[in-house]
Amino acid sequence: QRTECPAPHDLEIELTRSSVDTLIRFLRSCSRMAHSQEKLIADVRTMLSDTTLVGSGEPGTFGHERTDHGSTDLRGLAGQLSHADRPTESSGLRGGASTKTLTTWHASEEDQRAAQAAQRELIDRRSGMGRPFKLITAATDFGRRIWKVRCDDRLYRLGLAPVVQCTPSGGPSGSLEDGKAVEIDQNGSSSTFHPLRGGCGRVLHDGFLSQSEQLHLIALVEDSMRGMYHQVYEGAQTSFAAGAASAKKQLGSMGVALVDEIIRRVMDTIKRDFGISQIFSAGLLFSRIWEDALIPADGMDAQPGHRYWNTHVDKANRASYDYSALLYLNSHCREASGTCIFDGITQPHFDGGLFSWMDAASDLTVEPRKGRLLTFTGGLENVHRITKVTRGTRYVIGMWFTCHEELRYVDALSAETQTKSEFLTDTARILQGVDDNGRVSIAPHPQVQRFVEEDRPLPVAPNRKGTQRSKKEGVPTIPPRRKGATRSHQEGVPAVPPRQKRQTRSQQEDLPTAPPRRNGALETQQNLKGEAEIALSGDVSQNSSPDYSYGLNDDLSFEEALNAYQTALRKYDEMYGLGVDNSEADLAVTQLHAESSRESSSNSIELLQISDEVKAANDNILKQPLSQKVNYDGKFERKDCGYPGITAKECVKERGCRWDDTKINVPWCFAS
Ligand SMILES: O=C(O)CCC(=O)C(=O)O
Ligand SMILES: [Fe+2]
Repeated sequence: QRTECPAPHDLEIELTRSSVDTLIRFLRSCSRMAHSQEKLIADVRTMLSDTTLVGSGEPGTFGHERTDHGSTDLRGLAGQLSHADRPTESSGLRGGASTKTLTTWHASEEDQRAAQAAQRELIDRRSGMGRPFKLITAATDFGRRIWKVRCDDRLYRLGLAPVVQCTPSGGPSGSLEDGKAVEIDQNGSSSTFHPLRGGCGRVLHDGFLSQSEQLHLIALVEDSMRGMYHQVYEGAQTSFAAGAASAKKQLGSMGVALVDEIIRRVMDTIKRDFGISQIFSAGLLFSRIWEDALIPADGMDAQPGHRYWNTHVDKANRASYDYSALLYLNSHCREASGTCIFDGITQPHFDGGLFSWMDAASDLTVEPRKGRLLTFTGGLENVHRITKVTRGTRYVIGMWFTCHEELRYVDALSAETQTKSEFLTDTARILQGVDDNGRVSIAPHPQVQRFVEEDRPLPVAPNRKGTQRSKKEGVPTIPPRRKGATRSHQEGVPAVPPRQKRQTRSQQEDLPTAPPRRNGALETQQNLKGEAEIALSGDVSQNSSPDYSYGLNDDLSFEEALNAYQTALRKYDEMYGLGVDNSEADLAVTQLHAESSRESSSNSIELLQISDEVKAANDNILKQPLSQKVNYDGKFERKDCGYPGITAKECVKERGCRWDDTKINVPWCFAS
């Protein structure tokens, strides 16, 4: 029953008029289509990475530099880019650290090291094969289950001072043993209101989403990930930082409203369960994991060495993560049961992908189900992992919350507040022909497109020596990354691995090289299927040797990085004759979570009822097609001048309107 992926133009039209289940059908059938541009992207990448282009003496190509492309433009460009979800400038940097040298996720390198060391030591102790586990498949009659666990307060003591009535602490869990979770019996009435007040723990809620919300969220995840590259390294995960201000473009106004509503509800739930008065949103990540058989040809290792099943502690990797929430959009199903529908379109099952908290003596393993919410404190008491997805597609929304207003998630909108790695990666992506929505498959960079339209070969330099040398010397590779995509927040792994100290080569020679392509997915698949089988027969272990790739090295200064790219950009423009289209760079962007300020004034905790009325009201908002996207401030709104399917010629010649099909979710034929 799989639908065919329509042509890009038809898809855009479908998206504005289809019902949500049709929408999911289309989106899912198109989700692996980015490889259609593979050749083009590979060529551009090679061109950009070939160091022999620089100063190669080809007259007229790089012979002179234009001077009208100052740093302002580049910063404007950088401003369009999203950043990964990292602490903001106001995150309490110590010791006079500036954004220039900000390379850690914690307030100082010292804290970062301490956090990583604690995580590493814990993973060492808790990993290994054959750990017993208890599998939780159902909530109780109360629709939820609650476990207390003794806080490990080492991470909560780092950085900013603990916030009373929020930062998890010993609380009433004083009698608990280390690393041993105890389920709360909800028949005992005293525990039903703020069962975990002050302490650490975990809560499972079922029925958190209505059917309509669940469908819309799957559609939203798929829609936001269109044209994205896929993280592939022994498994394929696509992540989208939906909390970034720039992500609003992908989400659309409906999507933003839906996500806001979900975050608000999750926050209320955490406040109630943990008995806290105030928390702030610290990040939001959509995640889609495919079984290996679905891995498309354009997958690449964009977060070097990152495996989505690595054991980790959320707060060890992001100082701001005091509370974590995972909201599952579809359900696990054991293949062996013979009842699974892995290719279901709107309600697809998956196998593998079980979630586990790893306690001292055993794992507490949860089966993800659609509408199931897990919340837990972010510290070392909640070290966790998931198993590899062996069948189907798994969708989850991760949300993180902080007790510190200073650490709340604020989109970094300027180059100054991006880390170098992020800046480099994003800029490389832009240069490689990704439009300002980051959709490679739909609209390559107009300058690159020209070569395609005119059927001219891309100017790829013949000499590949540079690429080879780079590989040999271990110079990192930088794949394109789209706006909103993030590097892993699970680990302190920089998106770009530590760079070699620059030698006497020119800056341009340090430009990134194309990432190596992975093959051998098949082999991995069989391997991991075997492992998954083991998992289901009593062992959810996956990593016999835990992988530590936490790095702090990032030794190119920000200014150096900026200069290198500025130069590259100039060369690029020189070559293609056009500047990068910056026209929407200054879009006024408002914060996604403006409601949090409202939050701060309210100190009361109300018993949350996710009533059917609330869900129904929310469903009503969602009645409109998902993709009728509205510009944030109306400034760049295009007045539709055509009809679905109008051609460029009709539009311009017959209607006298303007045509621009390089942007999506806006009319291509429009009057300005
Ligand atoms: O996908 C999951 O169930 C867990 C993801 C997770 O632990 C994380 O993103 O921090
Ligand atoms: Fe996590």
